[in-house]
Amino acid sequence: MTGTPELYGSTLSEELLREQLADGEIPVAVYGLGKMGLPLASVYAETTGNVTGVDIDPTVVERLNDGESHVVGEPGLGDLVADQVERGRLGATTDGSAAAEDARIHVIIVPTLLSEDHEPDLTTVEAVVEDIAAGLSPGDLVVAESTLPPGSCRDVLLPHLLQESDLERGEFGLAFCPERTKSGRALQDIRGAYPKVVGGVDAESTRAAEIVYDELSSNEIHTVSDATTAEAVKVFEGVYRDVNIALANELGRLADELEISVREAIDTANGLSVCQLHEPGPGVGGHCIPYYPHFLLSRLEEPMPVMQTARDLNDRMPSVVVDRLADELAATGTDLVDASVVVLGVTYRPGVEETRASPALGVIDALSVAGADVAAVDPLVDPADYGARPVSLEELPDESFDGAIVVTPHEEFDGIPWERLEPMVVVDGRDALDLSETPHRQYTFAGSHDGSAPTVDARGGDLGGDDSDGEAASARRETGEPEPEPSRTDGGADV
Ligand SMILES: NC(=O)C1=CN([C@@H]2O[C@H](COP(=O)(O)OP(=O)(O)OC[C@H]3O[C@@H](n4cnc5c(N)ncnc54)[C@H](O)[C@@H]3O)[C@@H](O)[C@H]2O)C=CC1
Ligand SMILES: CC(=O)N[C@@H]1[C@@H](OP(=O)(O)OP(=O)(O)OC[C@H]2O[C@@H](n3ccc(=O)[nH]c3=O)[C@H](O)[C@@H]2O)O[C@H](C(=O)O)[C@@H](O)[C@@H]1O
Repeated sequence: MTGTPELYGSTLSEELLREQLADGEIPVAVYGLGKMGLPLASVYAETTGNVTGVDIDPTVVERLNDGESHVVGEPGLGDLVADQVERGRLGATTDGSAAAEDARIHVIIVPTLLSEDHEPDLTTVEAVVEDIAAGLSPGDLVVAESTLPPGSCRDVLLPHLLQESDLERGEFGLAFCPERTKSGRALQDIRGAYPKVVGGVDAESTRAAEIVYDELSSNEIHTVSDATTAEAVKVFEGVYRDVNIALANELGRLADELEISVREAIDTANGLSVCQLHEPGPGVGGHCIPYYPHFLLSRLEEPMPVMQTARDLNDRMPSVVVDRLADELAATGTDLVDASVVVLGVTYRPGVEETRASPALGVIDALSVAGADVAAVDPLVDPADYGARPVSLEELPDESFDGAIVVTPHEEFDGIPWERLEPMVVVDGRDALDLSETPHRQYTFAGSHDGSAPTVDARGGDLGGDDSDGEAASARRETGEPEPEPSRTDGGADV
């Protein structure tokens, strides 16, 4: 906005720019008021006192203007929003181009999606870029916080901004400053739990963004050579986690054959000097880690078999735990096709109301395909929306199940009175339970941190079945012999 102090290309001293920023003289627009956008807009507001949030969802905008946070599970966010709105430091609109007209700093924090065939879909980011271009003025700074495929600022956002505004290169700034936040701790993460990575499409963009984030964050600002490097940092972190978890999962699958707890081995190796293996589990979910490898895989010519294999392996983990359940049920004389099974936890992480790519969805699907009767419990979402019969925590003791699979150990599950539940086979994907003093047969994927091998037999050891099937299943796992249909749900693929 002309008439307010510019940031990009300003000849003012850094000290003066910081003062102007803190005094609210430099208006900010934050595009996208979702789970991360609202906390980010609020922290921008508490720092600068002059923020307009933009969202296409009128309810989100209305609630913000009423001083309410529509985002739950973020400690302190409700109070911060109420305070900033009441003091006139934060407001919202659905009119992106009007907000762009007024703003000097434009922050993009809308999602980058993947198409059905795993191609990154920048449509939402591009829609925001169009709004920004409509109001872009010389001296403005555009900041992208949405995770983007490396090269997006340089090859997509910048050309768009140039084409759709009447500005030339060098008249406005564009920097990538990735959001590194975990749901449930958004405010503390944004305020400076980690160094903030900043990389501009030119040196002046980097300088301007560094000043902004140095005001916003209490942590160090780590500038990198350019925007593409900053984009790569964020994607590489996610890819590292995906590949690392895939390796942990592959090692976890060795627990039966080696007759050890792989978790104990991993913990011990990690306690030495050079190893940082992640935690095995029933799969990798959420709207971040499972998506980021595709930001590289589908766009670059260089083959990336490690990343692809890791992705495939993690995607198949829900079937792996269902196969384990089939084997353990067989040990008690029950076929999965005749079994009733309850899935514990539908969201991808405990305490976080998000189900995108949750391993629970794959588990529910694999169980249904195998013919089992599937129920699920989740304190945050309705399992009926995900193809499972909903059961409440309170109802659990009144129900009778042949099996259970722990996918996401919500805190609320700590109160399950296992000793009151009918004896069943429990496959614990997360080492969240100790059922050794209960009548249940427990199989902990990859073994327990305390060193127990995967299968711990029920108290008394007898669930009323003949264990010969179970012994046969264990022998099959040891020899690699294929398992009989229909219990195998991963298509027989050896992942
Ligand atoms: N949620 C997380 O834990 C993290 C998210 N990120 C990144 O942050 C970005 C945003 O994530 P979330 O806030 O979780 O997404 P979200 O899905 O919770 O919210 C997105 C918001 O953008 C709004 N929106 C959509 N199109 C719009 C448009 N054209 N103009 C204005 N608003 C629009 C939606 O109505 C919604 O309120 C993503 O790129 C993600 O990769 C990064 C780190 C962590
Ligand atoms: C290191 C870290 O905590 N990264 C965050 C991560 O958030 P996200 O919510 O996706 O959580 P996550 O802890 O990586 O978990 C993703 C998935 O992977 C699974 N998981 C995770 C770690 C592990 O050792 N084993 C494992 O199986 C989880 O159960 C979950 O299904 O990804 C976010 C992102 O990249 O946008 C990032 O901002 C966050 O900082």
